[in-house]
Amino acid sequence: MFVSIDGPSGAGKTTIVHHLAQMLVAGGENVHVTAEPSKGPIGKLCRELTETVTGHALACLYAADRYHHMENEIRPFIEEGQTVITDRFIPSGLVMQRFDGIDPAFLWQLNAEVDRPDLAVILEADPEVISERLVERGAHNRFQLSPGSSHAEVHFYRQATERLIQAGFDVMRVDCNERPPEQVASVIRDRLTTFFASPTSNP
Ligand SMILES: Nc1ncnc2c1ncn2[C@@H]1O[C@H](COP(=O)(O)OP(=O)(O)OP(=O)(O)O)[C@@H](O)[C@H]1O
Ligand SMILES: Cc1cn([C@H]2C[C@H](O)[C@@H](COP(=O)(O)O)O2)c(=O)[nH]c1=O
Repeated sequence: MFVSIDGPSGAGKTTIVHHLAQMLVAGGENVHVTAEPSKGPIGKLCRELTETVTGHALACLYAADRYHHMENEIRPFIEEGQTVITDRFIPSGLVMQRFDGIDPAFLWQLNAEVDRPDLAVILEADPEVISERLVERGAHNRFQLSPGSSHAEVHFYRQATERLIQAGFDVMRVDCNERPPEQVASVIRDRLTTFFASPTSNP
């Protein structure tokens, strides 16, 4: 089982991944939590270079990290029978580099050969809600510093989500405006429980 969690900065990805993993482990699942940029060599480069490298070069670097992450970490853990949860995956790749003006069609092509998650969760929240959370928590990157970035990101996510649905991804959109993180995680856990119960996920 492979689950990705994406959504605009401040929607709560890292918080939800933490709660969801705890709930699944408590329910007896073997869970491997990961994130992008990954901890691999290309992911390390991504972290070092995101503030200074822009545009197509950064988009290609993140896509390279995703392919390397998939081949060297995600697939092996899935093959071991673990549930892999990643904090950011393809949807982030379709969204973040749009801040540098990259064409969504180019981003789509770059990610075209990446394995699809069994469930792509998109956390949704209003721009005003997430920008307040970011002010309280503090910005993590240059994308969050420009005025109106939350509005732009929410817009990019809506477009990316529509594209993923159109391409046949199993997308779960979760409203994170009012719900506390534990409740958001339990809504996702309930959806995953239906996967675990299906005969194909327990051969
Ligand atoms: N459902 C929620 N309700 C209220 N506050 C939340 C919720 N989810 C997360 N938060 C808070 O919002 C802030 C941002 O959460 P978090 O860092 O998990 O977001 P993120 O989407 O991973 O952000 P980034 O993309 O910047 O890494 C944190 O202070 C967190 O405690
Ligand atoms: C997967 C992905 C990530 N990024 C950037 C966005 C942030 O600067 C970091 C992630 O750190 P966070 O603590 O999760 O916010 O990576 C990107 O630009 N493109 C991507 O595809």
